[in-house]
Amino acid sequence: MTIHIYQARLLHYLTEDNLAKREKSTNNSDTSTNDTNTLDATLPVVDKNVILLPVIAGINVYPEYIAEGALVVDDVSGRVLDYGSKNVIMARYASSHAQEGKAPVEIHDYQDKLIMPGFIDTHVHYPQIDMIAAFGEQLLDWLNNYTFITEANFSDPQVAHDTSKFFLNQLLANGTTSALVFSTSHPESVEAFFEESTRLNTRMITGNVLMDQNAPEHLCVPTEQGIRDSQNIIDKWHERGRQHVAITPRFAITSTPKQLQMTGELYRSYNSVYLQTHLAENLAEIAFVRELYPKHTGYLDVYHDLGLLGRRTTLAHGIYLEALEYEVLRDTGTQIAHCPTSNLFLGSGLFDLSKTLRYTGVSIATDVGAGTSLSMLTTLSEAYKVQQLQNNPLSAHQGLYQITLGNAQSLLLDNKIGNFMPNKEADFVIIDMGATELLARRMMQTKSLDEQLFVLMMLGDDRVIEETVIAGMSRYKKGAV
Ligand SMILES: Nc1nc2[nH]cnc2c(=O)[nH]1
Repeated sequence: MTIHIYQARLLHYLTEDNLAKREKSTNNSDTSTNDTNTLDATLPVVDKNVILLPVIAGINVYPEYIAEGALVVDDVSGRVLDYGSKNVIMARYASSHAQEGKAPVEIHDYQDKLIMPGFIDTHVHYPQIDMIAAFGEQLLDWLNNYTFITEANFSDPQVAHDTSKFFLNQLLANGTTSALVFSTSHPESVEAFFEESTRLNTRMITGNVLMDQNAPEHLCVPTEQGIRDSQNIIDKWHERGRQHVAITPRFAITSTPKQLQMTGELYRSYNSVYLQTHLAENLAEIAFVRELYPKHTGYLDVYHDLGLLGRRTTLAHGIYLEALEYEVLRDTGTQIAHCPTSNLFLGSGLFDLSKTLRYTGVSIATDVGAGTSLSMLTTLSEAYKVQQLQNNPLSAHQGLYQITLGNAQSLLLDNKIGNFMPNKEADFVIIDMGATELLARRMMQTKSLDEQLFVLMMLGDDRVIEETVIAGMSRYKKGAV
């Protein structure tokens, strides 16, 4: 085993509970609770003046920033051993380096860079990387004219394999280390994705897309067969290494009531399998659902009635919801994934982030290929603009919390990933805040950490990602072939 010490600026988000554990283990000697805008602080600073809307109701979260920090990773377990101010960490680990019987220490000097937990994308379609940026349609025409045509190619395992590889490498190049992903209705597409994710050791969630109506014949799978495919995929892949399965009915339009009912039964027969689908993204979509399910009070009621809602369910979009629907989301613990670049690109509408967060957990997601970027930073910058149009500006701390710990909380993975608490899996991203000439120039004008983070959120994208580390192993380095 080698102990790796990454010296850098560190930023992550902690819950009250994390903080209490941290204070207990460090005896409060290495943490202060001032405000993070003291840029030259060498001590870790937990800023309790920053008010963040929590993804999980009642669990408050604070930023911790360490201007001269160090993150300690063990390369055998792939977990975080420790983090803190550089001086304390170096005294604690590097000085024992020469002692007999101690693990060797490797120091990685990134003192001019920012290290954050790996970004998490909670709604993205990997096959759609091949038709991202398709012109001119809104949701239903876009699905028929572009999406279904591309997804049909994934009956070929070679296409599925090559695309999985390309897509996962693109995620790493964007600093994304975990994701909740749509494959296609072909089990081969799921198999290829999990194989490639296992090779990279990324923590990923996916499943075969269930469709048995209102889609081209070659994409529809007979009702029982689709459910059997999901069952087989769960048996083979769920919680194998870092892989998880999500039962994945595409949306109410492309599943018969029988299929949704069987989906609900399958979901309820497990307690750790996820469920993902789409909800209330577009007005024509909602009208079509009403036609197909006239006996239900609305779109969400279809899923509720057929047993698809719950704490492990993530519904993408949820732009157009009635008052009672927000209450159902809250009462069932169902999570919403907000996908700003997609909502703008397809002209779907403006999602109300703070309102929805008052009822239930909201994660942030790219939704490629309706979304126009795999960068979670670009996604945040569009989320900021969507909220600005509703007079509700999104702070950089809120955004950066959401794409790390917040998205982990929404997916119930915050015991494994999302921040640098010791023993969590060491998925992290090394960020060059001055990666472009413009960023470097703009950063020179900043006077506070908040301002720097806001500039990063608005102007940052894959160009700021210097390196991405998965479970302690470097898996992407900018410029490396
Ligand atoms: N954005 C988006 N919405 C959907 N609703 C049903 N399928 C899709 C999809 O592939 N993308």
